[in-house]
Parts: sequence; structure tokens; C-alpha cells
Amino acid sequence: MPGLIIDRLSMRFDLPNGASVQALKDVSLNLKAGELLSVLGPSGCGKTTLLNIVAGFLAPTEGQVVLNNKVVEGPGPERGMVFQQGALFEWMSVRENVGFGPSMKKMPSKEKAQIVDHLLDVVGLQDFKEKAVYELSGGMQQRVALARCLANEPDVILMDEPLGALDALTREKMQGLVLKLWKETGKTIILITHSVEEALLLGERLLVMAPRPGRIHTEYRLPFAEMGVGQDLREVKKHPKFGEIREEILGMIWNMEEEIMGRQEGA
Ligand SMILES: Nc1ncnc2c1ncn2[C@@H]1O[C@H](COP(=O)(O)OP(=O)(O)OP(=O)(O)O)[C@@H](O)[C@H]1O
Repeated sequence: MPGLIIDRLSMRFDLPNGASVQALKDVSLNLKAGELLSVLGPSGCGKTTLLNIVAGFLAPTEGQVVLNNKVVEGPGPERGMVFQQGALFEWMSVRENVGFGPSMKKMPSKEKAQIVDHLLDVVGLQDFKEKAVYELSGGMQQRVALARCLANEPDVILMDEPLGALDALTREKMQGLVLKLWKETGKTIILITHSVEEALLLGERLLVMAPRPGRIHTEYRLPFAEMGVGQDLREVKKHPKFGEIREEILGMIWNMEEEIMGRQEGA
């Protein structure tokens, strides 16, 4: 079956002092090709661990990830990653950064130039093609990171707080861009965020995770990502359901954090 199957994942980190941390316990999830999933939860609930296992950077202690019928056994080009800070090659131009994957694949230069040009149009950076990345603002650097990821033609894009370091206005524009890319490319996307509003806007499915052990607490299926494509996201936020679910999730995460604090004080 095409798509991504996360099958009963558990991850335990054994620490040098003999203790261990159960970062994930029995996490299962099926994503169809082209679905957009956002993941929220208090610090330490295993969001990044989950993403790193799907990326193939970490091997789970139990369970498996299956993408398009193949078990994930390490990193691969069909899974692209976008980090909070672009992880770009500072000394290369925007064009060279976006063309890096195609260059590695030894793609003929004419074909590579066409792909790079197309992606720079998509992310609105055509006029900055020859600039070095250190000359760009944070928002522009994240646009380069998205274009560079897309140039590898991944089936799944994994984003770990990709907009977390941006100012509010740039972040809002980038949220619109993520929705546009999702609709135009049909990629499956998993996006981790600490912002409840962002998770509501950028998740047709939204997972709230809980800590100790890291697990899925609640899943929502939401209309806001679809509503937001090509629209003013501030209008989407005015939808009565948006405010209602935001309050519900904020309360849920607040209670989890209270519980953690209580356990720490009682320990
Ligand atoms: N390499 C590691 N060695 C030991 N413990 C780890 C390691 N990586 C993560 N952990 C622990 O696993 C748990 C989950 O961590 P993870 O980073 O996945 O959570 P998170 O939800 O992404 O947190 P945050 O929101 O703060 O980024 C935490 O208790 C963390 O301390």
C-alpha cells in the first residue's frame, strides 16, 4: 500500500548512569500519500524522536516504519528533512544549494537548471538566485531549505519546527507557502511545531502527543489547512471552530505540563 505506516514504535534511550528514558511507547499511525500531519505536545513527548525514526536517523527499539511497502532502515532520498535553521551550505549560492541534490545524482546540467529555476519560482526566490545564503533573511533561508528539499523529489517531507525561528509576520507568510507547496506538490508532510495555532493551520490531521512515555494522546481531523490554501490565514483563524479547538488543545497541554510539574515536585 502506498503511504507511510508507523507501526507500534517504541524508543528507549539507555543512559550511561544505568537509567533509561522511554521516549516513545507504542506509537502507530498510517498516513496516506499526500496527507499533511502536524504534531504538537509538551517538551520531551518524543516529537523529534518520532521524526528522526521516520527519517531513518534513529533505529527504534521496537516497531517499524514502512514507506511505500519498504521498511525504513536508514536515511533515504524519498524522505526529505527541513530543520528549524536551514542547515544550508553557507558558502554556496541559493542556486547551488537548491541544485545540490540533483548534482549529487549527476543530473545533466540543463535538466538541473530547469528544476532549480522552477523551484525558485515556487518559493519566490528567482531574483535571489545568485546570492550567497548568508545574505538572505531567515525567512528566505527557509524558502531555500524547502526548495532544496523538494529538489530531491522526496515522497515525504519531514519538518522539525521549520518556522520556529522566524518573526511573526514572516512565519505567517511561510505558513501560507507550506500550504501552497502541499497542495501543488501532493507531498506527504509531517510538521512538528510548538505553536498550537500553527498546528491547527498546517494539519489536516493533528496529533497531540503526551510525555512519559511519549505517546499519541489525541488525534484531530481538521478543515483549516484545506480552507487556508491561497487564503488569508487570519480569516481562517476567525472561524469559530478554530478558537474552540485551540482552547481545547491549550487546556490539554496545560494539564500535561501541570502533571509533569506535580510529578517532579513529588519526586
Ligand atoms: N539521544 C538521547 N539520549 C537520551 N535521551 C534522549 C535522547 N534523545 C531524546 N531523549 C529523551 O527522550 C525524550 C523525548 O525527546 P524528544 O527530543 O523526542 O522530545 P520533543 O517532544 O521533541 O521535545 P522538544 O519539544 O523539547 O523538542 C526526552 O525525555 C529526551 O530527553
